[in-house]
Amino acid sequence: MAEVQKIHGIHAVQALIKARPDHIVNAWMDRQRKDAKLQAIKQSLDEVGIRVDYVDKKTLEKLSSNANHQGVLLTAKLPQERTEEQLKKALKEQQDQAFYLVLDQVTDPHNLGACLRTALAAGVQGVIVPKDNACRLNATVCKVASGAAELLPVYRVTNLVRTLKYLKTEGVWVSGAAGEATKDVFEAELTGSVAIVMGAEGKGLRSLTQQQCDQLIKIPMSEKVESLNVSVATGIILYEVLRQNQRSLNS
Ligand SMILES: C[S@@+](CC[C@H](N)C(=O)[O-])C[C@H]1O[C@@H](n2cnc3c(N)ncnc32)[C@H](O)[C@@H]1O
Repeated sequence: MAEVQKIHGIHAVQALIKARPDHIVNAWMDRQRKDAKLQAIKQSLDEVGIRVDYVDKKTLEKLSSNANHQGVLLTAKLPQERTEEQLKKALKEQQDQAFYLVLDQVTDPHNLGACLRTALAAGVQGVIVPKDNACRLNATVCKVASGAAELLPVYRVTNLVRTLKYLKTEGVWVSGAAGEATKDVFEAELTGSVAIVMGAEGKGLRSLTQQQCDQLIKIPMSEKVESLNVSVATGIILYEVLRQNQRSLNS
């Protein structure tokens, strides 16, 4: 059977019904809970044709592996990753306002999930990952991303170097993050159409990836620390892009 994700809690369930109702497989609710928020969720599920199974609290706890379910639990098919062709189409529409995060072989699902969550918060339009040696969208990623994996397109590309070259031909300014870079992120040019490239947990940015970057940037650190976690470094750099561009997060 294809892997499914468990979604629980009022906010996450509402977001899923809104974003991907066709991916919902099962729905359970606590039969004792009659509050307005749960009734609204039941109505939304009725509208999209999903049957709700009412169960007692203990059963819901067991089904949700003792998560803080707030009276509702869904299972859903995982969000679909997008293709290189879809990326090209999206880029054409974004013109001079593209904002992408590229993860060069990030393998840890917790890191990928955390990067997606931060990227969505910072207004990134899509996350680009390579086909090989990189974590796929799985249930752990979706859980850590707290709804971001459902809303933020993840483009899986066959050849990252080719994609970076393509981004540049489309006028995107590509910046790679590397602790050993000489340019400080807070002094680097990060305005206009940008892609931020982050390296893998253990080996950092691959050299062929680095060669495609217009600039390499570092986050200043105390000498006592060797490197930051990739999701933390991602957050710092994406918010510097946001600060420099004064982008509206509602656009
Ligand atoms: C855990 S680090 C990788 C450490 C790896 N040993 C290396 O040499 O790059 C994962 C990624 O986070 C980003 N990163 C971590 N610390 C950074 C820093 N101080 N400045 C810029 N990027 C950083 C880089 O993209 C890096 O490839």
